[in-house]
Amino acid sequence: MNVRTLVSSFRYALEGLAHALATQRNMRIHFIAAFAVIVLCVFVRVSIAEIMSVLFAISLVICLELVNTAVEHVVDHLTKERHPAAKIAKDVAAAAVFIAAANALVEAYLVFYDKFMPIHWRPLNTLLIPPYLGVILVGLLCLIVGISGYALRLRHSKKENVARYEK
Ligand SMILES: Nc1ncnc2c1ncn2[C@@H]1O[C@H](COP(=O)(O)OP(=O)(O)OP(=O)(O)O)[C@@H](O)[C@H]1O
Repeated sequence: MNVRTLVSSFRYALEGLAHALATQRNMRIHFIAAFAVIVLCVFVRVSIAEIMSVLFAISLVICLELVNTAVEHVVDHLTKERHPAAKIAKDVAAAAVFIAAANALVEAYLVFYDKFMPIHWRPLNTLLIPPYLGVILVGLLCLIVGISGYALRLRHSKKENVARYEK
């Protein structure tokens, strides 16, 4: 690979990023949030490890939003009609972004909690584990239980549909 093709592929990648930023509202939200968090990291005392985890979370969200945009374009190119497979492809790609964004929120909370919360106002201090971990773990448990319940309902309704179809 010569330098020219290397520069071209870099340019195409930047074009892809610029396209996603220009056309996707969610990508603009991610960019504004990333900008704000990075500015915060400049003014608040954060460790290298904390900065690394923040940057990783930001990269993950932006990468998955790019993949989601690509999936949307491919699906729209393949079919203009409504199709269950098209719906699944788009919804699953959107779910990937959702998980990464939720992870970024949790990381931001973990990194900045101690920096902003006054020591005398920590309502969860009575828990046996550190309060910030308590909130995260309880939140994650609720999320896992909620999504599992929803998936079970979905499976059940799909089986019912198949059974009705086979009658
Ligand atoms: N061809 C299709 N067949 C069936 N369902 C579809 C189809 N296209 C979109 N959908 C459903 O509509 C939802 C919204 O799709 P749309 O293409 O508007 O993307 P979007 O989620 O609004 O993305 P963005 O806002 O980032 O452009 C999808 O998540 C999917 O559930």
